[in-house]
Order: sequence, then C-alpha cells, then structure tokens
Amino acid sequence: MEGKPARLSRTVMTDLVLPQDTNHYGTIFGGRVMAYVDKIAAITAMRHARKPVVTVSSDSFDFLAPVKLGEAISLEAFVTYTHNTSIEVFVKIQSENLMTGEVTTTGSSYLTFVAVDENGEKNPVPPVIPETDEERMHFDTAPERRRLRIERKQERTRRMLPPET
Ligand SMILES: CC(=O)SCCNC(=O)CCNC(=O)[C@H](O)C(C)(C)COP(=O)(O)OP(=O)(O)OC[C@H]1O[C@@H](n2cnc3c(N)ncnc32)[C@H](O)[C@@H]1OP(=O)(O)O
Repeated sequence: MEGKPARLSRTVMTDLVLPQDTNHYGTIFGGRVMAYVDKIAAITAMRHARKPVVTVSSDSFDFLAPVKLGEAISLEAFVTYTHNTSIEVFVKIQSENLMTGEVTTTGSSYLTFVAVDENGEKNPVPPVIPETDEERMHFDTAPERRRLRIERKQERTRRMLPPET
C-alpha cells in the first residue's frame, strides 16, 4: 500500500468553553476534554485510512493546566505511526485567553486506532510518511511506545483472569 504524508490527515479543532462544559471551579470537565481528544484523533485516523476506525487504546493522560470558562480550547492531531492495521495519533491540547491572546499547552496524549471493514474485522492501513522534525521525532519513538502498550495490555489481561486454583 502506498504511503501517505502525515500532513494530509492533520486536523485542528477549536471551541469556546461554555458554562455547560465546566465544573463548579469554572474549568472544563476532564471528561469533556477526553471526548474532544477521542473525536479529533478518530477523524485524523479516518482521514489517513479512509476507512472506519475504532479506538483500541489511549495512553496515560496528564492534565497540565485547567482550561477556563470563556477561553478557547484548541486541539491539533496528526498520525505519528502506522503498523499493519493500527494507527497511532498524537493530540496536543491548548487553551487561549481570548482577551490577552496568551496560549497555554494544557495536555497531550497518544491514541491508537484499528481500521475495520464492514464486518468490524481489522483491515490494513497505508503507512504514514513523516516529513517535519516533529513528525519524525514521534515516528522514531513510536515502536517503543507500541511495545510498551502491548506489554501493558498482556499484563492487564493476565490480572483480569481469575487466579489459578
Ligand atoms: C470510534 C470508537 O470510539 S469505537 C469504540 C471503542 N472501541 C471499540 O469498541 C474497539 C473494541 N475492540 C475491537 O473491536 C477489537 O479489539 C479490534 C477489531 C479493534 C481488534 O481485534 P483483534 O483481532 O483482537 O486485534 P489484534 O489483537 O490482532 O490487534 C489489532 C491491531 O491493534 C493493535 N492493538 C491491539 N490492542 C492494542 C492496544 N491496547 N494498544 C495498542 N495497540 C493495540 C495490535 O498491535 C494490532 O496492530 P497491527 O495490526 O498494526 O500490528
């Protein structure tokens, strides 16, 4: 399958933080941010694969700074790595104080998707071609992240099994 540059699926999304998005501290709900992250990452993966995708994994999520009521939340996502049927997407989250223009990075995460066919069976994806220094950095470090995820999944699966008698 022919490779595709990461820039072709890069996705940007901005929204205004309204009262219904916030908790009683006047800052955005963590769950709302995670929903945005899953959505933008899924759009990016589908733009790359041009097939339906399902989320199989999300890496740990660090909330570095709150996003406040009345600020803009901006997310940027791009494909960092592909394997046979899986696509890794990096998402960066920033807030912007619309009065001052101050921009703060508030979090980031990697998500992994699997492309599926009409029966929900896994399906091959085109390789990604990194072009910028940032894309190459994420690409070069991806095999190690993939290895750790697979290890973590095996360990969790083992822990969910009933103890042997
Ligand atoms: C858009 C949405 O939000 S969908 C809703 C949430 N997501 C879902 O419901 C998905 C539920 N899961 C599934 O349906 C199945 O696990 C499937 C179809 C995705 C995969 O089925 P399986 O045949 O068991 O897949 P398998 O274990 O071979 O893994 C498929 C690929 O995913 C990768 N993978 C699987 N689990 C993980 C994980 N936890 N982390 C990272 N990669 C993973 C594998 O390495 C493999 O990659 P490769 O083909 O590129 O080498």
